[in-house]
Amino acid sequence: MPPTLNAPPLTFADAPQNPLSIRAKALVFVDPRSRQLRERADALAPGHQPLLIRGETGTGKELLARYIHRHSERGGLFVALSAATISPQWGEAELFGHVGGAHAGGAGSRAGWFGSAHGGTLYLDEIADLPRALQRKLLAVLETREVYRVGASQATPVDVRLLAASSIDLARAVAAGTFDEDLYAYLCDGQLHFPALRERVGDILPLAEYFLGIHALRLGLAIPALGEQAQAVLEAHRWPGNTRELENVIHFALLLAGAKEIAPEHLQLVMGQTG
Ligand SMILES: Nc1ncnc2c1ncn2[C@@H]1O[C@H](COP(=O)(O)OP(=O)(O)OP(=O)(O)O)[C@@H](O)[C@H]1O
Repeated sequence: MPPTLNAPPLTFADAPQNPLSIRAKALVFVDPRSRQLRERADALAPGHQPLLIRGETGTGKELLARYIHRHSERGGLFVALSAATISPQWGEAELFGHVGGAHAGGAGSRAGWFGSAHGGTLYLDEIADLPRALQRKLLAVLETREVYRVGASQATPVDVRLLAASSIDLARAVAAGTFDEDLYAYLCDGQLHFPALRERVGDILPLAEYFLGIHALRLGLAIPALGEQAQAVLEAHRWPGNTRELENVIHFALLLAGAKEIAPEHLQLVMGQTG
């Protein structure tokens, strides 16, 4: 018997109008651990406090951040960027903006990422990768709610909620001297931990069914059943790449199986593989 979702996925009401990928239209949260996470996200969403989302790569941190933004009633944009892409040389202008002629790097808009997220939410992925000097500046902006654009003599008020994400333990980064202690303390009050997929086994089959459904629809195929043996293989796998890996496995299985029931050989996973 294929598994059934015992709770409908949480859909994003405006999904058809917004530019989210097909993948980001719903949050499948069935396991008790992810339901708990959703309850905490629901409780924290309406506030303005910055939040720190911890979790391995591919667990769904950005999707959760989008969910929080949608439930925060903040009218501005959800702006997502990875701290790893911020250049040490031009990072300040990229993040906080610059006045005309002050910045020769050419990257980003004048308003900077903070300006783009004004009234909305800035999702900063892998915050531990932010250059050290910018960490302190980020803290100052969060505390004062104003930015000094590069080359500006006056501060500009900004209303941005920061949702930071990290796949590494920031306490260890602080201990190692690579992450600012005060910024860590500032972010610590609103922490959310996204458990790895192997720690919320109850989500695996509902997610697999969900991905089968959306990819079959996209490819114009009938949704194939997920065979019992395939279900067992999916539940036993360690999923080092978490939900992103599961989606890729299901997408590929669908291409291999076509309309046939999904069997273990379509998953191309080794039983008990530790990753
Ligand atoms: N609960 C879920 N329901 C539906 N889709 C999910 C869920 N969790 C994750 N996904 C999908 O899995 C993929 C990975 O999610 P996302 O990019 O949010 O992870 P992440 O933790 O931010 O990854 P990274 O750390 O690598 O940036 C996306 O395609 C996302 O839509």
